Amino acid sequence: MELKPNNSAPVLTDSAPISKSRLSGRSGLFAYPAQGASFSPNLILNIPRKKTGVLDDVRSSSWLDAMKSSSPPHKKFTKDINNELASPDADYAYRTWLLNYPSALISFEKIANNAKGKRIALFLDYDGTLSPIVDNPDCAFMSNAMRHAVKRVAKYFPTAIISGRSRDKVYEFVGLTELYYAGSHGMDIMGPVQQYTPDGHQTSVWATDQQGKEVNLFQPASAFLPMIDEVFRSLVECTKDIKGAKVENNKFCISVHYRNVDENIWTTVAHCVQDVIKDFPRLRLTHGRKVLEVRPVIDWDKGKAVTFLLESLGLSNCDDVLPIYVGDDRTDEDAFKVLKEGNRGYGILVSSAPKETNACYSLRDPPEVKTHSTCTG
Ligand SMILES: O=P(O)(O)OC[C@H]1O[C@H](O[C@H]2O[C@H](CO)[C@@H](O)[C@H](O)[C@H]2O)[C@H](O)[C@@H](O)[C@@H]1O
Repeated sequence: MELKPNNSAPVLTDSAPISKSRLSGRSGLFAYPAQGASFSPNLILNIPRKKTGVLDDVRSSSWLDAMKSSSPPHKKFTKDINNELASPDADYAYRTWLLNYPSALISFEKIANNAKGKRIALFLDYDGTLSPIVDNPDCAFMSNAMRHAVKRVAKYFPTAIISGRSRDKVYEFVGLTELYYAGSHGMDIMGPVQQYTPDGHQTSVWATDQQGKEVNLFQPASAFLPMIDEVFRSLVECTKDIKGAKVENNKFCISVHYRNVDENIWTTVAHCVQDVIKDFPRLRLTHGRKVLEVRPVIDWDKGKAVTFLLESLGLSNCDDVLPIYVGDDRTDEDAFKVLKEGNRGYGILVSSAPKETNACYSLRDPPEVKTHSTCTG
C-alpha cells in the first residue's frame, strides 16, 4: 500500500513519558514516519492504574465473574438454534426483554417509515453480527449469502464495518471493495478522502487501497505499534503452555482468547495478561466475548469511529441522514450510545439473550441480520 501524507501531518505531542527504547529502532513499523507519530494529547485517557494490587484484582471473584459472563455459550447455527431458549423461564425473560428492544425485523415497517426521505448510513460489527461465534477465531467466516446481502445494501447506502479485528483481517474475511473498513475497535480507519475535515483530527494520511483508489487512513494510536508488538510477543510466550489459549495480534490491540481454555484455569490466563501489561501503564485491559483485550489508553472507541466516519462522509449534522449501527458486543455499546445520545439514529443489538444495552432494536443472531439487510437493500 502506498501512503501519501496529506498536509495535516501528525504532530509529535507525547505529553507523558514513554521509554525511548520502546519507541526507537522500530520506526519501520509505523504506517507513516515515526517522526510524525503522535499521542494526540486530547485522545490520551487518564485512567489511573495502581502498580501494585493488579494481581489482586485478578484473584478477586469479580474478575472471574466478568470472564464467565463475557459471552453466552455460543450456538452452532443449525436447526436447534432455539435450544438456548428451551427453558420456559429463559423464553419468558427474552420475550419480556423484546418489549423494550423490539425485533428490528418485526419493526421493519416502523424503521422504514422513520427512514423515509432520509439517507441511511449503515455501520456493521463483524464477529457475532456478520459471522457466527465459533471456537477458532481464524475460522469465523461469513456466509456467501451474508456477503451478498451486505454487498447489496452497500449499493444503496454508505456502509462501513467496524471491528475489533485488524483491518486487514476483517477485509480478508469480508472481501467487499465497496465498503469502508475500521479495524482495531475503530483505531484504524480507512475511509473516504475527505472533502470535509473532521473537527480536530489532524492525524489522517492519504493512502491508496488495494484497487489503487485514494483513501484516507486514520490511525490515532499509531505511536503504540512498537509497544503492541512487544506486548504481543510477551503474551504469546507467557501463554504458550496454557492449553487452548490463543493470542491474536489485531494491530493496535491484542486479543487473548480463553474460549477453549479449561474454565478452572481462566485465572491463569488473566494472571499472565496482567503480569505482562503491569509495566505498560499506557495499555489497558477490557473484556470481550471470552476474550481479554489489551489496548492503548486513548480516548477512542467504536462510537468515536462512527462519528469520524459520518464526518468524513459529509453526513454529520444532516437532518436527512439516519445512521444505523448493528453489533453484538460490549464495544458496540459505545456506538449505540453515540447514536442514542444525539438522537441521531439507532443501534440494533444482536443477541439471543436479554442484555442491558443502549440499542433501540434487536436481532437474535447473524441469520436475522442477513434477513434484515436483505429487506433494507
Ligand atoms: O468487533 P468484532 O468484529 O465483534 O470483534 C471482536 C472480537 O471478535 C473475535 O473474537 C470473538 O469471535 C471469535 C470467533 O467467533 C470467538 O472465537 C471469540 O471467542 C470471540 O471473542 C476476534 O477474534 C477478536 O480479535 C475481536 O476483538
